[in-house]
Order: sequence, then C-alpha cells, then structure tokens
Amino acid sequence: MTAVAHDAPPNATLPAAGVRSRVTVPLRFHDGYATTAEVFTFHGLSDGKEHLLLALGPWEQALLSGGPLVRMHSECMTGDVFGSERCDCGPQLREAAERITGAGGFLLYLRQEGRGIGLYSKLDAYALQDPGLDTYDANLALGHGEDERDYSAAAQMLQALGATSVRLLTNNPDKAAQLAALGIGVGEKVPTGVHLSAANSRYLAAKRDRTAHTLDLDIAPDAGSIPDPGSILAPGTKAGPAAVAPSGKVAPAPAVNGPGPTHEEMVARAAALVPGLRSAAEETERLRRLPDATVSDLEAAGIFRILAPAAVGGYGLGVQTYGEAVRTLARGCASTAWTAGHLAEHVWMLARWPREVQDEVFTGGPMPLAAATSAPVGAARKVPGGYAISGQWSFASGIMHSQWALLAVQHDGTRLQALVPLADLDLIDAWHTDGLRGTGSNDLRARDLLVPDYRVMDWAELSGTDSPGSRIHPDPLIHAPMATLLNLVAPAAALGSAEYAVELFRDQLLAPRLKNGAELRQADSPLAQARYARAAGKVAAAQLHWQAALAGAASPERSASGPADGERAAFRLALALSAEASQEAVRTVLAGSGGSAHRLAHPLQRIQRDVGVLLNHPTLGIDTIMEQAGRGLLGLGFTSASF
Ligand SMILES: Nc1nc2c(ncn2[C@@H]2O[C@H](COP(=O)(O)OP(=O)(O)OP(=O)(O)O)[C@@H](O)[C@H]2O)c(=O)[nH]1
Ligand SMILES: [Zn+2]
Repeated sequence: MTAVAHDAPPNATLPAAGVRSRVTVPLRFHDGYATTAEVFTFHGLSDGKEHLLLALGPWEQALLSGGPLVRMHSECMTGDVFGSERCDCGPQLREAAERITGAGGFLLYLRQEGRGIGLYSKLDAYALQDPGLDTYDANLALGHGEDERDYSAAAQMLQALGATSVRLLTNNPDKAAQLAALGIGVGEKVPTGVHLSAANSRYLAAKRDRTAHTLDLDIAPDAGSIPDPGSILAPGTKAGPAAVAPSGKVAPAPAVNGPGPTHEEMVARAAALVPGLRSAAEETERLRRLPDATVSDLEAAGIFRILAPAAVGGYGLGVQTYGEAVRTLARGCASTAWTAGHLAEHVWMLARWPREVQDEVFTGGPMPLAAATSAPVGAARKVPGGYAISGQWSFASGIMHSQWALLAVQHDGTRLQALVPLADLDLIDAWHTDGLRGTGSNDLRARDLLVPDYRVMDWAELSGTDSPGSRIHPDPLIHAPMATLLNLVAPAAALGSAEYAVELFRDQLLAPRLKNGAELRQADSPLAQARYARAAGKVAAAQLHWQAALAGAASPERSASGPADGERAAFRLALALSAEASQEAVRTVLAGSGGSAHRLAHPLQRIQRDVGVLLNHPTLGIDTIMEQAGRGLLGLGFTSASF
C-alpha cells in the first residue's frame, strides 16, 4: 500500500501543538450507551485541520501508568453519522468509546475522511466498487493513493497531553508503524472487534488481504459475491437470501434447507464460549451490560436462533437444548446466560405474532433482539389506528442489546403486549444491583406513545398454546406455553453458576501451596474433603431435579395441549428444588473458601451475588411455588393464574 514515508528521526520535524480548549461533553450513542468525554481542541496542528481528542474513562491514571488506550478514528461521515453499512466505522467508533471509557485513554477523531481523499472522492470510489473494484483499487483508479492518511497531527495531540507511549486500538499495522515513526511508543496493538455485515464483508476482506489488517474473518480471499449474512453470523445455518413475498414485502428467510446444529453441537457451541465469558465477567459487571464482543460471539454461535422456527432462520431446537445452552453459558457468566436466555426466548416469542409483525422483525439477517417486561404493567388507551401506551417498565433484561421492546399494558381489564421499537422509548439507567449486574436490566418509559393495532396483542392469546404464529410455523415448540421457557432461565443460570463454583473449589483444593518449606494441598485435609463432597452432592441433586424438569417440559403431550396440573406442579417444583440446591452448593463452597474468595477479583463472590439475585426472581418465588405445587399435586387446582 502507499503508506506515507516517515524517514526523518522521530520528532525531528514535528512542531509541538498546544491545548487550545477543554470542555466536558456527555455522550449518548444510538443504542443508549452513554459516557462522558473531556473534549480537547488544539492550536499548532501540522495540517491546520480541526481534529479532536476525546479523553475518556480514567485517562489520567492511564497516563500515569504509561498505557492509555488510544483509537485514531478517521472521520467517516457516511458511517459515523448516517450509519452506512458499507464500512465498519460507526460500530468501531461506538466500540472505541466504550472500551476506552473502560480502560482510560483517548479517542482521536481525525478529519481525514475517506482515508484522506475526502468525502466526494470516497463516494466516487464507492461507485467504482459496485462493479467490482476493491476499496484500494478504486482509490488508485481515481488517481489517489490507496491510503493518503498522515498521523502527524495525531502524534502532536498525544504529545500535547503527555502521552508518549500508548496501547493502540486498531487492526491496521500502518497506523502503529506511522505513530511509532512519529515518536509515540506503541506498547501494544489491541485489535478492534469485527463488525461484519452483508454490505461490508468485501471491504473488510480487502482490508485483511491487501493491507494486512488483523481481522479474523470467515470469508474466503477475494470473495466474489457478498456472503449471505445468515451464513456468516450463524455458522451451520443455510438460510438463503430473503425471498419476496406475494405482498411485495420481504418475507422471513426461507426454511433452513439443510440440517442446522444438533442438540450436542449447540451445547458444544455454548461450551466453547465459556472461557471467554469467564475472562469478560468482570468487565461485564463493570459495564452493567454485555460487552459488544460477547453479543457478537453469542450471535455468531447462533444462540439467538436456538428456539426460533426454521422459516425465520432459526434452528427450531427444543426446550432441552435451550435449557442446556443457558446452563452452559452460566458456567462462564451468569449475567450473560441470563441475558442470552431471555433474548433467545424473545425471538421465539416474536415468532408467535401474526405474519405482519413477523415480516417486519425477521429480515433474513441476524435474529431480532427484543427485551420483554411483565410487571409493572403500563396503561393502554384505544385511539384510532392503535393504542396510546404510557408507563414505566422495570427489569428489561437484554434491553441494552435490543432493537425492540415487548411491553405489558393493561386495557379495559385485559392484559396486552405491545411491540415497540426501542428508539421510541426512554431508556432509564436504573440497574444498580449487587448481582446479575451485567444484565443491564434497565427501565423503559413511554408517555402516550402510539403503537399501531397490528403491534398489540392479547397476552392470553400470545402466551397460550394457540398463538397466531402456531398457525404459521410447523415447529411443534411453537405450541408450548410461553411460561415453560420463561421458568427455565433462572434455575438454568443457577445450576451453571453452581457447577462453576464447584469447579473453582476443586481447583483451589487441589492447588499445591508452600507452607514452611513443605508442599501442602487443602485437599489433603479431611475437613476440606468432606466439604467438597457436600458441595458436589448439592450440585448432583440440583442436576437431577433439573433433568427431571427438562424431561417433563419436553414431553410431546405437554407441547400439544399444555400440561396437566400435576405435570405443571412437578415441573415448577423440580425447577425450584434444583435452584435451591444450586444455591446451597454455592454457599457451601464459599463457606469453605476463606477470605480471598471475597476479593472483588475472585469469581466466587460474583457467583454468590448472581445466584442470590436469581433465587429472588419471581419465577423462583419459593413460597408461592411450594403452595401452588402442593395444590397441583393434591388435585386442588391452582389459585395463582401465573403458575
Ligand atoms: N477511499 C475510501 N475510503 C474509505 C472507504 N471505506 C471507508 N473509508 C474510509 O476509511 C477510513 C476508516 O478507516 P479506519 O476505521 O481508520 O480503519 P483502518 O485504517 O482500516 O484501521 P482500523 O479500523 O484501525 O483497523 C475512514 O476515513 C473512511 O471514510 C472506501 O471504500 N474508500
Ligand atoms: Zn466508514
């Protein structure tokens, strides 16, 4: 590539720039992510342009410790402002803001649009790419260099802030090389996430193949045609391109025309995510939402497709696979398991709506993500063409990653569910909890928001065995009552957490330690042996109850007509007993782990807090479950409608 040469010794010709002004600007991105920037302007920048430096997170500490995280972001009006999908700039900017806020450092917004050739020329280059030129050849065809960017002003800004050594967030080796030649030490190159879409896959492949960007892409070199997003984002699906329905609308992706993953493959995919989830768990808590990289990993593994019918691009796998996947994810991070479990379930919930809604939400690409809330219920008022809804809804798990919200509203004594684009709602930062912090289960608010009739449904019809979707999709699971799946998430997450805790306990007991020159292991103490047996036994009990619940939930009779009272009672009882045993296992492990398990860096204290919140979830309300299960087992009928 035509990189700018920097043969001069570092700094020899680089005049110093000075800080011109500094001002605080709170930032809120389109998806609701918010942070605060100290925005710096400069005088004396070498090219005379109005470049910005945004100082984020604990940047002063990061400077002192010598490694601020720095992103040199090149202006891209189409991507940054308008959300163009031809490049990955918008998502990279958003990612950079969050990661730098976490680590402390600087986001440089560099006015070098179109890799330095300017906006109009970039658009001309786009026109040349449509018939087949790649992004670099298009520049050359216009008489420009492949990449005309120069990072002198960036180096000046960093020097003005006293940053002589940085960790550089980039996949572009040229950026690191230029910065180093300009006298800024690049201690580490930190790759950005891969923000792949159908429209930018060729662009990213060209970056990887032509300019050695460190991009881990599953695209063949010089891919002639744009890969189908379904096949990129969910290895294993073979959904074809979206078809045009007779109505002229884009129909949901056609049926998977090959076998999707099996139960075993799906659980193995979840297991493959566990090590990454463990290392991201602390960050997940700190962000109070899943990191973007986690959401991409879940999407790539097809987690959101597990339950969805084949006709909308899902795998149509059953309750067993779903339950086991959530449990497995919780062996890595309970917040992730919780969020992913609900999001996957809500995809399935969307497939229960009438065709018009399905056409709108299932676009043939990634699965639509929606948060769903139950209590407290909002109010709906009938207006011409729809309902005006108002209310504030809490516990919107998954909302930080969703495009949609499914909101419970009350109208004339009937409970309705309204489907609303997230963009129409106020997102309120209310999720400050001691456990499951990473779920970002914030509040949503609407005041007299118009929701068209077709996006409002009677809850009873939606949640029962005969939803509109059950007449569209042949998948048997679509008839299962919604509560079946809803009740699984908390016990699944508790069980996976307990399994993780016992695994940690085992490692800790068997780890060799040096005491007075002799090597000792805690495991050699009879007390530790007995405690381990007790913890392992509790988990075994939790597993047995869990398996009994799953076996009952998956029985075909249950899916077809809804379960009989006795079955329902046994199901809820088994789940509750499983979760209780999981919590006891975690308590046993903690009690035997000593003070170090309470350090904030230790996973056990987080597991304990997460399990505490799980056991307080309404679906695990032990007193009600025991009472109602007793009634069901005695043949007295239930007195709680939601049981
Ligand atoms: N000329 C031209 N510029 C483009 C094209 N697509 C994106 N850009 C510009 O490329 C720049 C974005 O590059 P960066 O995000 O810095 O990416 P990079 O150099 O690949 O490096 P990293 O993202 O740091 O790995 C922006 O200025 C965009 O306007 C294109 O097809 N042609
Ligand atoms: Zn761009």
